[in-house]
Amino acid sequence: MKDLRRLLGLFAPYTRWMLAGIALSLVVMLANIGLLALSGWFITAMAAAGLAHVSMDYFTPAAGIRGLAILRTGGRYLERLVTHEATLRLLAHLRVWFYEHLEPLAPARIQYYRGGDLLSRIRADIDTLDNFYLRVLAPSVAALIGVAILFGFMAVFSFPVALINLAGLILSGIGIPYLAHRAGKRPGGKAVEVRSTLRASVVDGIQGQGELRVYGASGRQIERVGELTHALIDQQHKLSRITGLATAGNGWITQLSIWFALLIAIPLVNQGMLSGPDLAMIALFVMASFETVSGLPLAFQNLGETLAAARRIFEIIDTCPQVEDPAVPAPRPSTADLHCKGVRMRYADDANWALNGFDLTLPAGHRVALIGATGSGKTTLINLLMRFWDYQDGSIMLGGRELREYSGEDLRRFCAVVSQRTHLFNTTIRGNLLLARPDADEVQIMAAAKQARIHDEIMGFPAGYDTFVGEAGIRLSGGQARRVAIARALLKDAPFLILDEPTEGLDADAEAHVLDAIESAMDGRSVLLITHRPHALRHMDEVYVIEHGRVVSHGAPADILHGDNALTAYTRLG
Ligand SMILES: Nc1ncnc2c1ncn2[C@@H]1O[C@H](COP(=O)(O)OP(=O)(O)OP(=O)(O)O)[C@@H](O)[C@H]1O
Repeated sequence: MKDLRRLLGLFAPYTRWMLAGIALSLVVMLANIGLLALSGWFITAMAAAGLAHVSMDYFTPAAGIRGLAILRTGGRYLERLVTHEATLRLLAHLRVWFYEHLEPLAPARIQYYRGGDLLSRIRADIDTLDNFYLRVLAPSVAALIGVAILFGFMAVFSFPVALINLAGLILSGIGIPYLAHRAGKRPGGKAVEVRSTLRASVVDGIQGQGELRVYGASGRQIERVGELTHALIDQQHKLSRITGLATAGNGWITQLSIWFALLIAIPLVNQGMLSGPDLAMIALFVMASFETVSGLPLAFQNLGETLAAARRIFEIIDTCPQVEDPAVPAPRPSTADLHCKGVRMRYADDANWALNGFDLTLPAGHRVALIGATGSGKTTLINLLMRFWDYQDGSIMLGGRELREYSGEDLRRFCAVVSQRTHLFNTTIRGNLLLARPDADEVQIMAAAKQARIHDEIMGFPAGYDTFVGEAGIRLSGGQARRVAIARALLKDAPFLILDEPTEGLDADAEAHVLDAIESAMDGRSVLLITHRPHALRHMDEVYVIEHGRVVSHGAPADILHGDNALTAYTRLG
């Protein structure tokens, strides 16, 4: 019930659209029923008048029939238009709403969700939520109002028939859907679950195609996808069987209602309380009245799936961001000088300290390198500087203030980061560069690319800056992709440049190009470089050696590489 209320709250901005859609579907429904009932009455009345050789006014009912037919057709058109408009607006609103809530959670809170699972929530679950209006809410409200109107109308002719009709409608609109809902709850919930796992597996399989082939695991992956597909089909079979039984049950109830209505109404004709044409009209009216509740079985069945999808979406939305911004953030830092003192940080209460009494000083305009074995805590420092995670102890001062005093957004604007995993989007080189500064002009773009030593190679591509880089930059070499990322960081023109193993995974030649780009990029900026490569250290002012989250030595690059600690430093550098 709570989820249902929250869902309704989410849809509140579109109340007018939704009400207009419901009103129109009600009009169409009533026009349809009226058309059938009036036609039945008219044909019978005409036949009776003909047999009795009496004249009758056939203009009025004929005009009524035409009017209802036009209302039905025009209303149906408008109803489709309005309900689809409402649905599409809702869908767009829901996607943006979900993304806005998701963004502050990245990366700390969403690292435990699988990529495909998130994708599934964004796409499929939100699509399922939009069913809520079209398949659950609209038919239920229209049915409720429609049934009340029909009952009132029928009661004018015969109260017992109205009661019989009402009983049939309740059975068909609530009894059967309730049973179908109960029966569909488990398979409905399971179908959502399996569909999401299936999507996650397919996305995983596609992204890891290379590895699967190298390790000969494609067969196992295909088998897994096959098993999940069969599991999904099983649940869908169960749901279809329930739908089939519900439809059959409704057919039975409709026929029984007509039969009972006739049993009551025929004696009334004999007693002269009803006319022959009224009898025909009542029979057809009862039959047509079931249209009001025909959408309810599907509505109840969808309710299970919709609520399961809503719960999954709300589960993410209700997660608090790892790092909250201060109520009144300090203005953006003015100088890029960094002082870390006794910083302690761990990713979970029961995890080991990733940083454990970490100290570092980086005066503005200086270049500091951080080296250390894998897992020693280097990237963790960047996670803290970006305010993706918070530190539990110690102090990190940037531009003379504690990091916590700034808003995350301001800090991220102040720093440009190039990491070994920098993501290139599946668009052109220009599009990727503009991400850092959307208003950059051609001259600025080219200047950044030149400084990152990638301009000439870009101009060598047939489409130049309009070359599509492919998924995650797959059409560029590792070294080119890294230099495009450096150009992007340069375009951002941030005073603090953070480089996280920017040459990792590159061969000597590509590394030389990237180091050349980095050297040029460092000009006039504070730089924090994390690296395993001795070559990268030559332009640094100071090198810090980190071990188990704590600095064990620091000094000029030459001292670290050739002094007393040389052996340990080389070991750390691999
Ligand atoms: N997102 C995370 N969630 C939980 N634990 C993490 C996370 N990131 C890092 N850790 C843990 O924190 C410790 C430090 O990791 P970190 O990535 O900072 O090391 P690193 O020195 O950058 O390693 P590498 O050189 O391999 O990149 C490790 O024990 C690691 O398992």
